[in-house]
Amino acid sequence: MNGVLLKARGLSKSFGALRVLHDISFDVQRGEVLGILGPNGAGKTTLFNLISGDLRNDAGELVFAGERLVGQPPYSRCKIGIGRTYQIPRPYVGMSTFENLLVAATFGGGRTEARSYALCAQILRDCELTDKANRSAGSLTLLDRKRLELARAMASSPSLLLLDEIAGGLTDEEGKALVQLIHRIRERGVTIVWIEHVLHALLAVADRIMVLNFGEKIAEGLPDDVIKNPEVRRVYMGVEA
Ligand SMILES: Nc1ncnc2c1ncn2[C@@H]1O[C@H](COP(=O)(O)OP(=O)(O)OP(=O)(O)O)[C@@H](O)[C@H]1O
Repeated sequence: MNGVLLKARGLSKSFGALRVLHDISFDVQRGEVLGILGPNGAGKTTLFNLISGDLRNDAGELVFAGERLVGQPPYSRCKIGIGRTYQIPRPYVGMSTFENLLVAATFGGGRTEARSYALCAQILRDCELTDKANRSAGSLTLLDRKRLELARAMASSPSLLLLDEIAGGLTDEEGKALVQLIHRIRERGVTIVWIEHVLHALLAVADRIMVLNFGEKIAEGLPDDVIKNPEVRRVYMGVEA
């Protein structure tokens, strides 16, 4: 690994009286895949929203590639290399698969349309969507919608990709295809933080895992160690030591 890409220190977020994240600190190393686990409502998506700028943090600091993120709007964070997917894919359903990518490459990635074509064609190939390039996004299967969600995030050429529960709802075979795709993306040098409940998919890719519970970090480390951690087993897997 070649140093820290994202540094989070003391992140906190509340919605009114509901404290959703409290004093969360962690580093993401360049080139790694960091998995995030935690029960429903633990604050995982809120953490992504703070990193992408969809929400403002109440306290704490975020530094990406040496640049302070706090105060920067989502589009600026996208332009400097932070891409994300959403739990519920949000394609422009009236547009084709290719047009969806083109919008992401031009508006998100800041490229001209002419310079975006080759990139979009390559991402379509990577994501096995080439034969669906002209299909309307609204007509895609769940697996292809997830591929498109990933492809759109890739079209802004992120150096950090935030994946929010991308494997949920897929069959085993589809899940394997998605894991292969995520492997390919990391081989292109993209650093990944992946929130996922489908544990075997996450374990197939993650270098390290961080676990949240009620907005607190309760574990962080190598996947094998984290999965054996008694508190993680109790909180996340319902297994009493
Ligand atoms: N905009 C909001 N306004 C009020 N409460 C919110 C908002 N967003 C999230 N919450 C609450 O914050 C808590 C954490 O939500 P979050 O979506 O971050 O959890 P999560 O760990 O991603 O859960 P899941 O695994 O179910 O997706 C939940 O209790 C949720 O209801």
